[in-house]
Amino acid sequence: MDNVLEIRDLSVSYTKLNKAVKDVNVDLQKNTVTAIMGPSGCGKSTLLRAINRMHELYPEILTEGEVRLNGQNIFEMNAMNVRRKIGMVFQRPNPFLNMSIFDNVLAGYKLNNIHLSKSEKEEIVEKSLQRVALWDEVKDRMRRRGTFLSGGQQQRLCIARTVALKPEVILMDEPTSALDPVSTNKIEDLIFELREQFSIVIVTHNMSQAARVSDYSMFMYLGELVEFGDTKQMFTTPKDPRTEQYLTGKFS
Ligand SMILES: Nc1ncnc2c1ncn2[C@@H]1O[C@H](COP(=O)(O)OP(=O)(O)OP(=O)(O)O)[C@@H](O)[C@H]1O
Repeated sequence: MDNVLEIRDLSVSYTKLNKAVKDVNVDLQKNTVTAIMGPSGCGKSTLLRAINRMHELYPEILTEGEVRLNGQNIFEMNAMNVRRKIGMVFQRPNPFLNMSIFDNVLAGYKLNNIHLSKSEKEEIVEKSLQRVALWDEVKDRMRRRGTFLSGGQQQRLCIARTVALKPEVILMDEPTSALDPVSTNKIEDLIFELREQFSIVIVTHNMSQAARVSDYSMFMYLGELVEFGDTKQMFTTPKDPRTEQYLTGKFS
């Protein structure tokens, strides 16, 4: 197996008394989509944020254990480097509204102080926008701000901004929950295609979305990883009674 992420005994605590994520152990393979499911407050977003060291911005949050990216412990790597290699797409599209579409795609390079020539910039912008199927819609308006874009287009622009940095892993925290059904379909198709090049971890509340886009699923409950496995298998024959209860709508 070619693992891109190996998570070992990972725990995250917001307070001394309680762990929001408890001793999670899981291996994620390259070029797969993994869905993280579970009821509200079970630790899905906390786990996702720990995978790109976002909690470090808040010293009171304690993270224990290891996350290995291609064998290397991310907590021993340069944090900026980790966030370049493990990109994040958020629930609400968050393009920089004061920047042009062109500059939005390149924002990660600017943030990382990476200098690019004019032709490199043009190539990265075009390729990234093509990768998210937005190029044709915006190619004549690259120097305009992204404010005229629809919510779905803005989310694809945010994915282009992540893809532009050529990450190994893309983390997505409910990337379609603020979008209409048509835009949601487009993002789901995109997730399916992006797995050829990247490994994707997506938090979703929507079980049918998990079934549509993911190869593997994780079911979390009260901070624990209750079950991990092939998505089809988990949906048809879940191993743990709690997974079955969740999938059959007994609690949400
Ligand atoms: N910044 C924070 N400070 C204190 N507690 C927090 C913080 N963020 C989350 N929590 C708590 O940690 C637990 C896990 O929250 P988390 O947001 O990771 O769950 P989730 O499964 O993503 O929930 P949802 O599906 O509602 O987004 C919850 O009990 C939540 O109240």
